[in-house]
Amino acid sequence: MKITVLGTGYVGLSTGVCLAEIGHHVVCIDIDQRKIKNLQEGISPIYEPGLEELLTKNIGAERLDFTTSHLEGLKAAEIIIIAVGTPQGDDGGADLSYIEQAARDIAEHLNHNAIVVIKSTVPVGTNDYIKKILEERLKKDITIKMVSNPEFLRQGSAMHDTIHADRIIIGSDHEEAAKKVGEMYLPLHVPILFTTIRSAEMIKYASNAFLATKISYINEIANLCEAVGADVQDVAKGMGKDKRIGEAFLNPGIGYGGSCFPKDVKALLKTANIYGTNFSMLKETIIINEKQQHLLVKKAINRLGDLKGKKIAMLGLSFKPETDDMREAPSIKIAHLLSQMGTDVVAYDPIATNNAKKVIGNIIRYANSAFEAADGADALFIVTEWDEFKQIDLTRLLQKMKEPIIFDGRNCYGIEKLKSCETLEYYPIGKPAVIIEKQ
Ligand SMILES: NC(=O)C1=CN([C@@H]2O[C@H](COP(=O)(O)OP(=O)(O)OC[C@H]3O[C@@H](n4cnc5c(N)ncnc54)[C@H](O)[C@@H]3O)[C@@H](O)[C@H]2O)C=CC1
Ligand SMILES: O=C(O)[C@H]1O[C@H](OP(=O)(O)OP(=O)(O)OC[C@H]2O[C@@H](n3ccc(=O)[nH]c3=O)[C@H](O)[C@@H]2O)[C@H](O)[C@@H](O)[C@@H]1O
Repeated sequence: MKITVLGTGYVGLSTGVCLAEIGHHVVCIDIDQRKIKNLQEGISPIYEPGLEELLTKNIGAERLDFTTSHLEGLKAAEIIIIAVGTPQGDDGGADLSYIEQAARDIAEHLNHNAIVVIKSTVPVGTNDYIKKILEERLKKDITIKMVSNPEFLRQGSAMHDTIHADRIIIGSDHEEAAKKVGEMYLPLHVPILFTTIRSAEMIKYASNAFLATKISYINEIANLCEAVGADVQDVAKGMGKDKRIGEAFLNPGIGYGGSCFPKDVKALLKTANIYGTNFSMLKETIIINEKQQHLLVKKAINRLGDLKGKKIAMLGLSFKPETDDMREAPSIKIAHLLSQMGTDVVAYDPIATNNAKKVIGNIIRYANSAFEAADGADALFIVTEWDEFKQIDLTRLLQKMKEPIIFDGRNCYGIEKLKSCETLEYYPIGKPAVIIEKQ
């Protein structure tokens, strides 16, 4: 099939590359000239494991092309997939300005009938609204059919999640259009659920808000475990063995971040407000998450007192491992809290430092390795659970520090690794502290 994707961000690019990989002819359009120039040369603008390899392979096979021209990119499209951003607007709801513009771009340049698929995460009713924008502007005699096809990939495993998705949701009022989009995905052998457009739009928000709530729930359980002397990892394991609960997304930590959970929970709450249903549970999900992002700083103050003039090494900046994305990363809040207190913060991240510099700026310092960050530190915060930190030589790291104190926001270490250290104070989330004193 001939497919055009609008937007080459995490979702648009991953989708375009994977659809080319399963044999379709894909053109990706973006308004960002630098991104497109790099992509044409096989250079990915984002860090995503396995992406660049498939990118180069499919460009080479002449199944994947990139352009900034909507006219050129839409020329042959049977299916047009919109995957532009829907960031949080000033009122907490989704900002639809990019998707509105994408619709105007399609209407202006489309010269034949096509199926328009909205893959961006959009509030209920947006497909109808975008259809209206399109129909008001399309050239005479040109018709489009709308399909809602939300995306569920995670950053850091975007390729894997696209190719091995748990399910594909196709919402449409046109049986024929839904069938065609279903056929597009057929080579993936992923179960497909056909629904109405509004149900498809809701499935996306309901899923993200549920997962975010699951995280806030386990974080509250973790805080309670600390208070009563239980171990949240054992508790989560025990809970997760019940198939009705499931083991996934029960990792406690310093709160969820990223480009989606924070904004999608707020957007769903906004929808609930508009329609007059009081979804107060979501308000708690948000409050718990904000509180959790303060946790490491709170624990450090409890242990070290005033943090003014103290040096804290911060390991990890991205909102999760295997991505360079800094959007809503807990590290941002932590960096600001510490810098407001006059703490000297030196941070290290294997991949995200350049992006972090743009977001956090020079209120903190940046190191080229975990060991450099730890040098002379009064305490160490683990903010992102990169493998590099899990595998690190802890003894050597602690030797660099002024005090061997770790506040681990992601529970990276098992007792065996901790026991191998000569001297250590280790404060995990939702588990008893581990203190090893020098003999
Ligand atoms: N990032 C993620 O892991 C996931 C994101 N989503 C949703 O997918 C959508 C896209 O998210 P991301 O890929 O993260 O966004 P992004 O911000 O990384 O990329 C969006 C891209 O669209 C381009 N763009 C904007 N207007 C355009 C236009 N008129 N024509 C062509 N290109 C245009 C931008 O230049 C940018 O490159 C959002 O609605 C998001 O909520 C859904 C699932 C996962
Ligand atoms: O709509 C989206 O954008 C995507 O949002 C999330 O994907 P993503 O944000 O890439 O990453 P996750 O792995 O879900 O992690 C999100 C945040 O939750 C945190 N998290 C996750 C899992 C967990 O058990 N505990 C926990 O604190 C992570 O550290 C991270 O900060 C969803 O998992 C995807 O299904 C969805 O498509």
